[in-house]
Amino acid sequence: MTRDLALAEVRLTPILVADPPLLNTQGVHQPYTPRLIVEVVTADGITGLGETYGDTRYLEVARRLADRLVGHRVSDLNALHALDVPVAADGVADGVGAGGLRGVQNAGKLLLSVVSAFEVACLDALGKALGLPVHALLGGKLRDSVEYSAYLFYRWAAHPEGAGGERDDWGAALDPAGVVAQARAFVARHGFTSFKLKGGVFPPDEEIAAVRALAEAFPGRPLRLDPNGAWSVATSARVARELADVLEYLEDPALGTPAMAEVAARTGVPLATNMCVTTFAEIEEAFTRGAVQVVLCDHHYWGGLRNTQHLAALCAAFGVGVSMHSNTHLGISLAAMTQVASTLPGLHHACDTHYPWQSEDVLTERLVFDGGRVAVGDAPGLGVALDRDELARLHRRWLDDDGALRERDDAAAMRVAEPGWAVPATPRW
Ligand SMILES: O=C([O-])C(=O)C[C@H](O)[C@@H](O)C(=O)[O-]
Ligand SMILES: [Mg+2]
Repeated sequence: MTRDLALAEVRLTPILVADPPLLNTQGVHQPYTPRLIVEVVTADGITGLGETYGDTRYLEVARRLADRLVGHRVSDLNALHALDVPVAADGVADGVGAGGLRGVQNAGKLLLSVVSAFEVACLDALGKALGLPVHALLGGKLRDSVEYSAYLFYRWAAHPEGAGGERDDWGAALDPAGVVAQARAFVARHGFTSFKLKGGVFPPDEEIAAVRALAEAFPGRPLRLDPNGAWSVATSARVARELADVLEYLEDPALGTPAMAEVAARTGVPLATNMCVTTFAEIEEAFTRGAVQVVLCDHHYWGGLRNTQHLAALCAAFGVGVSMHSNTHLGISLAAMTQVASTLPGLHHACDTHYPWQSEDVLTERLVFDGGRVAVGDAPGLGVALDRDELARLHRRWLDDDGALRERDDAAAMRVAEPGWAVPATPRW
């Protein structure tokens, strides 16, 4: 039977999802974070799902793209990158964004961050039309499950008085004992066997002590520390020296390729990044200077699952390793991350995911971690189904918001607790 794969409808649903008070170098996560759910519907009535950042600037570009997509065939993935969509550059200054900590912010990357959700949705629909999982459309899986690491955060037990939000049972983690207790909870709940600590929150010696405590509690397990560029070259080199025997890699200790290159020259600890190499244009300088040994791919801002494969191929050509970055995300993205991760030959590190921190999802069935791994589904498309009631409830929350939470702003969330807070200048230490 020949199917009509042309898109008849594109639906965009911005939502606010509950997010715990996770601390990073810029501030703290808001009680709710914006995400955008994309649905593409073919003329035959097949629906494909995608997910990306939900802040207004992404939503505006998504609306413009959605208008162009009606009539577009879900199999025309290359053409998604050729759509002529104007992207306003205002509010997208070069430099690290106020939320998200994922490197340079420019119009091209903004567009890719939106195109990625449409690409995933088209692949989901195409897979459903053909009766094939997304990984088959990407050339086929190389592994039956994908390993994730426990993404540890310093955090408060609850959002500050007056900020609202949902309570959870993780408790506070503000010192080495708290970090180890959180890691134990990750193991008990999801079976993770590798750990990443989000740093840049406390002075480096406190974070060194936390990583040491993890190494003692989980001997031999892969450990990572990521201060999001909060340290000077000298501090980065010192931390690398002090933790050299226990770190799998050190992630973005210092900000930008020149500083990372200097740190790399002073340590044998591999440096990873989701801040200085986040676009194809940044690869040449960083790789030729030896600034990074591992790049964290992320299909959202690299422009989709196929661009993620292109990135991995480039990394392989330069002998650079691949891992995976995440920002607060839901199950549609976790399914997409898992599908593409299963196809990457050079993926030798457990992927990051924020999913265990998300108590809410728009899927009828949550994805599960077994031994810290997510099974690579063989059901058609992404193999997930939308819970329309939950989508409507989270969209209602977005509609009811006065606009304050529709942009991720970790510094603004921090000011609820500390009114004088401003994003610290870097290097902070
Ligand atoms: O690896 C990273 O840099 C991240 O995951 C960035 C995120 O924005 C993280 O810092 C967070 O969720 O606060
Ligand atoms: Mg990082």
